[in-house]
Amino acid sequence: MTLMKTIRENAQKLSKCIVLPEGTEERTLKAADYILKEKLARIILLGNKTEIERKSQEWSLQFTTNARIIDPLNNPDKEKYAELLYEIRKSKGLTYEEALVLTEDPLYLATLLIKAGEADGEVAGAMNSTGNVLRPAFQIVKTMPGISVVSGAFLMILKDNPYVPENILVFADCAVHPDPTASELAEIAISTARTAQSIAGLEPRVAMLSFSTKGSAKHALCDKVIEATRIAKEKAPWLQIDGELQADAAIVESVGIHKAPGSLIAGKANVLVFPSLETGNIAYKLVQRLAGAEAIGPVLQGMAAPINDLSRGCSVSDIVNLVAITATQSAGM
Ligand SMILES: CC(C)(COP(=O)(O)OP(=O)(O)OC[C@H]1O[C@@H](n2cnc3c(N)ncnc32)[C@H](O)[C@@H]1OP(=O)(O)O)[C@@H](O)C(=O)NCCC(=O)NCCS
Ligand SMILES: CC(=O)OP(=O)(O)O
Repeated sequence: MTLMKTIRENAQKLSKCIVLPEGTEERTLKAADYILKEKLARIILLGNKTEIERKSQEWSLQFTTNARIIDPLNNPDKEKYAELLYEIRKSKGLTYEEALVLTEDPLYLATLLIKAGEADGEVAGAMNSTGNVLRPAFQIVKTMPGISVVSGAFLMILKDNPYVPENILVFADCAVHPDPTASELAEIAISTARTAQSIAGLEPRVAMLSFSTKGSAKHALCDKVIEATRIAKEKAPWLQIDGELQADAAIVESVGIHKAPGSLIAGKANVLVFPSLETGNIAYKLVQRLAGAEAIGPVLQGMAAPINDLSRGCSVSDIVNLVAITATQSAGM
């Protein structure tokens, strides 16, 4: 059975409630219809009810009637959510009047529904930028205990590829934190190993990527990766991790043996941790488009509740997959 089929089956059993704030967006509405038809999750759609009903009719969607619909602009419970938001953010200077206005923003309302216990998770980003999806999540839901930095991993499904014997690699950070410190990079590596284990079912072997392998180049950027590897080993002694490694040394056995003799990870890595968001985001998009990988994610790691962001280039099936992953994540929290 494929990984996504297993995840979808698990989601069916869990019957979690996922909020989709972009409720009137075409791919989102079509994904919601499929999710409800297959009973992968219960769904809350945010948006104008009449518009959702009209579009559902136009696209012959029969199951969106099973969704709970909340119109952020015409919400009888607006004050309740404004009060909640005000309590969470008043120490940051937010006034009740400002909170009232923010509850009309579907991305804020979605995270407030999670905080109020009415939804288990959220998937958004088909038409909003990552920054706009993440900001309310950071402000309202915040990070898990013990985690200071949220990051985004992609499950890269690569079939019949000699360098990917398990058919899957996990890449991070591809979505969130532009320029991590060594200590933040170590945290990202540990979170990504956990994602690889819990969502992809891998025994993680983590490569900390750089443009240098074991001192072949000398630069402050390589030193950061070396230091991050040291911190990750110290914080998570159970972790199979090595760095700094170039990408070929990480995944090609013959190159790994040559460039990093004695390394238990070189040539065998299944988790690739990139030194910056620039490198991670560019790499995942190139592997997706040029190598034909199925890129599932970004799966956000380190958030106190599962909130996942889509690429604006996503398909209906990408949304369905991410909702199933979100439901699975919420079961582990
Ligand atoms: C995520 C992002 C929006 C945060 O930027 P920002 O709003 O300027 O962040 P701020 O520094 O103002 O912080 C806002 C809040 O988020 C928190 N925060 C910011 N980045 C965080 C992270 N990576 N992990 C956890 N919390 C974070 C801050 O602590 C702050 O919390 P507070 O208001 O309770 O004190 C920004 O880092 C970003 O745009 N990243 C790139 C996303 C992107 O475009 N990715 C590529 C496509 S997927
Ligand atoms: C994850 C990502 O890169 O998202 P987008 O393509 O929407 O910027």
